[in-house]
Amino acid sequence: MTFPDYYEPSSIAVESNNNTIEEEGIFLTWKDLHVSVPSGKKYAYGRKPILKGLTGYAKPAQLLAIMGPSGCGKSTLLDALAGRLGSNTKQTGKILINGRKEALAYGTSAYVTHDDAVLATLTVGEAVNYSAQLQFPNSMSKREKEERAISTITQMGLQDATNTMIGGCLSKGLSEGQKRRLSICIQILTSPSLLLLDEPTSGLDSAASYYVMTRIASLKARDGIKRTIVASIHQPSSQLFQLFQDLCLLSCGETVYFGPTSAATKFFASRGFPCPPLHNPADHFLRIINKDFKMVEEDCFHIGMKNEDTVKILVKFYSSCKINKQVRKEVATICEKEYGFVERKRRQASFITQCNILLRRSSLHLFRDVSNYWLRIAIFTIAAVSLGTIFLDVTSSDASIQARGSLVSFVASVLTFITLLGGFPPFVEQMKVKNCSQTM
Ligand SMILES: Nc1ncnc2c1ncn2[C@@H]1O[C@H](COP(=O)(O)OP(=O)(O)OP(=O)(O)O)[C@@H](O)[C@H]1O
Repeated sequence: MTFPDYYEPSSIAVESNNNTIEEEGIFLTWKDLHVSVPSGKKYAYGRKPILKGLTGYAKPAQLLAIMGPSGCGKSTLLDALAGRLGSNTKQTGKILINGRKEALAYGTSAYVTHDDAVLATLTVGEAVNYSAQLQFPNSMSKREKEERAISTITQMGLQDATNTMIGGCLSKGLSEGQKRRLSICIQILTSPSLLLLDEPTSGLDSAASYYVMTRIASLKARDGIKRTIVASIHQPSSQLFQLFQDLCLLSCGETVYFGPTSAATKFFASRGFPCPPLHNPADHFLRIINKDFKMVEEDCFHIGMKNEDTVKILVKFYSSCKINKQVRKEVATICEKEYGFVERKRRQASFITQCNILLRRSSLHLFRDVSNYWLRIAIFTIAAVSLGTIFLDVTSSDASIQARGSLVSFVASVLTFITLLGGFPPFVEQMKVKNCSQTM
């Protein structure tokens, strides 16, 4: 089977150099990546495959889009690339950074997860500012950190919401789209060389999606740093779609297409699925490769066959076509390249500064969390009345040592219970913030 000769992988010189990671950028490759999760007897070996032998790459100064129907494995692929797969998952295959199994220095990479875990009681300005103080080293002045926070907020178009409370389920604050942009702000603060984003445009309208993605795309090569950006995206407009240099199309964990975005339309057309004139190519691809829904006759007529069949045909076509071989060759070339730069450890705020900032942030959060206070006041009142009553009995002259012992154990257990009840929910919330918005 031949494939039009339009795909020319960029040549990568195999030579050693002494550039830094910022100048050189990060080459991320994955080869024959399989991910599975435990399942019932329906699947072989009792495991359900989520990703089935994916191979691809992400290069510096380029934006790679991961697209596919809901549940096709986009988030799982990003989790695998970020090394954040759940403990119940099993991964095989290679994921390499600059051709090696290498751990990146602090602040070199960041992952914007699907969930926006931010403290509801802080304002946008406070959230970004605290994050800046936590992430930047002590050698940077407070003013510089604040300036970086403000410029990042402006970059994501949140300047008018700087003093708005983020809000949560009890108090309305930012919209979902604004929260999404805030999560991105926090992650791009340190200018990471590798940026992974899980659905950065979810909750945004078409115009906001375009502006946010253009700003993310503009980070590719800014301030002399070549950044590698990988983003999963649901439904890009045709203009937004043009922003991506490379496209990874997945369906049920299999690669339907991986290669330059500009060549995707030709790929589909060459297998008999041309994009209708004046149609958004992204919509066309997603419609063809979505096999979740039973198709009505009208849909089948439009495409010419059932979606299950089109996916099978396209996956088979991709696996045997020239473009797949070129992708494998490109991965091999990247892995063979000699990367001369030495990974320098980036500095972050000292342990004492981090403790200080976290203490201040937690105190502010607890102080503003009204529900937490009311709950505590109610519990302390009930506890005080109960303890007072028991104490009254115990102090009478004929109270036994056993009764006094019972009082001591009761007081100890009540205090433990109150401490856990009051301290545990804010602790869990802050752990979530740490896990979801942590620079890798
Ligand atoms: N840890 C896990 N345990 C069990 N099933 C999982 C796990 N992780 C992912 N899955 C399953 O794998 C499939 C792919 O999930 P994933 O979140 O990667 O899809 P997605 O393409 O990101 O979907 P969406 O676009 O709706 O966010 C889903 O069916 C999901 O239920």
